[in-house]
Amino acid sequence: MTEESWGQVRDELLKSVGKNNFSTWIEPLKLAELKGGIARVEAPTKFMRDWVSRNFAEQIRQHLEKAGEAVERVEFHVASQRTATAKPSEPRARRTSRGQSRNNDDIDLPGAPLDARFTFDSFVVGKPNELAHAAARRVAEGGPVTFNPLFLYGGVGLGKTHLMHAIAHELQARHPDLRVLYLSAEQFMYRFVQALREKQIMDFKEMFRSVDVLMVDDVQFIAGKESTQEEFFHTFNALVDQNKQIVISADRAPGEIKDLEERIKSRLQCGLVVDLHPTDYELRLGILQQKVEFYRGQYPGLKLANGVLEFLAHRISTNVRVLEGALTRLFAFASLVGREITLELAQDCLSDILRASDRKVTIEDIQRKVAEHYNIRLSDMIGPKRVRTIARPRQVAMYLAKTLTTRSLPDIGRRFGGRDHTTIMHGVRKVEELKATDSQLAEDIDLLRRLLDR
Ligand SMILES: Nc1ncnc2c1ncn2[C@@H]1O[C@H](COP(=O)(O)OP(=O)(O)OP(=O)(O)O)[C@@H](O)[C@H]1O
Repeated sequence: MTEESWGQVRDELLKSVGKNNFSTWIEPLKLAELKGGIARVEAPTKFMRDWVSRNFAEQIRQHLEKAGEAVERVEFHVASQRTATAKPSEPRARRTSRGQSRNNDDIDLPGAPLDARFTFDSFVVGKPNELAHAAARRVAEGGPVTFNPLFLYGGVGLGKTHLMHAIAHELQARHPDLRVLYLSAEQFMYRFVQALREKQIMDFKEMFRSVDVLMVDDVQFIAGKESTQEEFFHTFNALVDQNKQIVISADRAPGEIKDLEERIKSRLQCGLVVDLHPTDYELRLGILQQKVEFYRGQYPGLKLANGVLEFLAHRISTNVRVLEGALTRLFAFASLVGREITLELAQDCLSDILRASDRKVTIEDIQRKVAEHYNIRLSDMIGPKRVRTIARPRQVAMYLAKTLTTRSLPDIGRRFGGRDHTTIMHGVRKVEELKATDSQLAEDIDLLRRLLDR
């Protein structure tokens, strides 16, 4: 099948699935092969592959048939490494390890695929993420580098990856000549190990130093991996020296990443460090309202009763991924049974998610339970007393707050009478150490954990 006829199929799909669906789901697809009645279609991500395969497979097959191809089955695969890069318009000459002259645009960037849905347009801004969003927007303008690196951190599913992809999309749209490389820290390590194995370390170094913007997601992954850290450190320094923008994300602040070399921590802290706070009710509601727009397109005619979104925003206060999952399930279920989405339906169909969210422990619960257990006053938990009979239970509560909630150390510090995050870190470490030798303390913690985590 020629490019031209795949083009015809796409034109037909544009008509049948609508502009929004087309640009989100169909446009990024590539027809890789058509042989023996099987069409092999490539999608840029696993998520898109699954979605397209579930929702558009039959339509694609039919349009292929209409275009004159005998197609029995359409198979979807994840494309092998599309990079998040565009070619520079004026390539600069560089020297390779072998001494030949080579252009930057000859150097293949091993970036991870970008999710087409993760754009600034689809990112809902609220109090908890407004600073992170503003910083990301600034970097995405692609002007002179004002802070380097931009370090985004926050708990699971709060939008770090979404913001990073949005930066990359925007940079590509505004400055197609920039070489933007986005990848996870795990992929960085994998590439590094591969380069070592294949004795191509100079090529690896050259490739990473040839980018204009480097974005590394989930950097906590390289903690404790010595040689990868070392290489990352050098790459980082080389790019900063050339005034190239770096964007990093992690699940916690640089200073809190265990087993990360001090010099890397301090380098990471040099730019702008911003956190994505846990969502609040308004933000969750905003996100739900935005996603509902999308689902209305997917399931036309499905009715949504008043108050359902408010109920979900109120009851599901964990991460956004869980919130999205709940909505996806709700719409899919309602469309299967052909019923309006009401509060009852939501309670029925999401009972497991709602139950899990109910179990969320707050720092206040922890302080109360620990105070009760050790028979001390709740006010002493946050007060200044340093006698051991009070300081130890307080440290136990700090430890439980760190392990049972997703709160950051500074946040925990604030709730313990405005203590510094280093005090909390010290308390957490102390309890970790003592637990190993003091069986009574270990038992206490076990019991408290069970009481709290019900
Ligand atoms: N403010 C937001 N507006 C719209 N969607 C959001 C927002 N925050 C998060 N999401 C959505 O929630 C999901 C999880 O977000 P994302 O993958 O970016 O989280 P993360 O912080 O990188 O999590 P992890 O730590 O697990 O890597 C994505 O589908 C993302 O689009």
